[in-house]
Amino acid sequence: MSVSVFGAGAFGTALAISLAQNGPVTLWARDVSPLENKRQSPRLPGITLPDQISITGDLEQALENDTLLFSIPMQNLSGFLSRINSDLEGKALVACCKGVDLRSGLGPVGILSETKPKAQAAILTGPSFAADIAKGLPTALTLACTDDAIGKEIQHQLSTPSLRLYRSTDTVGAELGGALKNVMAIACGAAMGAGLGDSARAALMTRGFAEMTRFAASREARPETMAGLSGLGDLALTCTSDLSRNYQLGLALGRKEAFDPSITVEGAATAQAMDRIAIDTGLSLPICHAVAALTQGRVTVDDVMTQLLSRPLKEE
Ligand SMILES: NC(=O)c1ccc[n+]([C@@H]2O[C@H](COP(=O)([O-])OP(=O)(O)OC[C@H]3O[C@@H](n4cnc5c(N)ncnc54)[C@H](O)[C@@H]3O)[C@@H](O)[C@H]2O)c1
Ligand SMILES: O=P(O)(O)OC[C@H](O)CO
Repeated sequence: MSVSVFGAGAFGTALAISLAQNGPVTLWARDVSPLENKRQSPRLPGITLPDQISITGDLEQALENDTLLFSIPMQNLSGFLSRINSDLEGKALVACCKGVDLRSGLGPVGILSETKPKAQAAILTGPSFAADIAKGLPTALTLACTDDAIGKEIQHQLSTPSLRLYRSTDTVGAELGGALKNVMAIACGAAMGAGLGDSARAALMTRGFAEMTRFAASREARPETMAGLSGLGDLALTCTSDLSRNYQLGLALGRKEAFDPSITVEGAATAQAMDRIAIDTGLSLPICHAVAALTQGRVTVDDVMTQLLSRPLKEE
């Protein structure tokens, strides 16, 4: 089976580099010139693309392969797919992005399934920094696909000597874990940036996990998915590492510093999407609500902490 990766940012390029250990890979980019000139992605400086990777800006050519990985930021995924005229029947479409679409309230698998219903949608998600994958450092991810036989094929196709994929059929849980952990990472970064301490971060991670699990249950996701790589695993990485862009945005907010808006930070839009869902459904998602308000500049970190700490006392 042949593979294409769409989106030559940090993650798409890193996946292509890892997959090139297994055979030829097509990497589609919106702008091919920096990749062709230097054989490097501007988002992964210093890492040279192996010869097994063919770079193209030709969408039709890249769509010829059997397994198509989409590493386009969440809020642009739907628009990108609408440029593809074919129904992609018989192909495996693997979402490699994390978030909830603001317009539809859908996650990446939901967007793929709705836009291309004749193809098989799946998701690759879990704790992983692009630079680690590109350097061949050991990484474990979740590959979720509702059709387990196809999931098994994709799992084997996309596993490499340094990238170990665990399989699941719970696409809903897998996409929610990846989306919501980014919101919690912004909250943890904000707490740390404001000097609230490690105990506050541990509380936010734990209550954030409770919020993730509660929402996932309302969508009939499996609790063990939330406790796996795509949920707890990614929450642990993103809420504790300075390398996370979501955590970095939180740090900047907590320190009242500016943040470069060109950096991909999926958790900000996802917090807004989740806040809308909470209002529509009546579900209690206090940390998503707080992060939505904080990232839109409607409240300060001090306001958020006062709000969270003054809520009625309850059972754990
Ligand atoms: N960077 C990581 O460590 C990492 C790890 C795991 C998952 N992810 C996920 O991967 C996804 C992509 O993140 P990234 O780190 O690669 O971001 P990035 O900012 O490095 O790259 C995004 C890429 O998407 C392209 N792009 C943006 N809008 C597009 C559009 N409308 N059409 C076509 N191409 C478009 C950009 O040109 C760029 O190449 C995110 O959902 C992120 O959460 C990232
Ligand atoms: O840099 P972030 O915050 O987008 O996190 C990257 C990955 O999602 C970590 O698993």
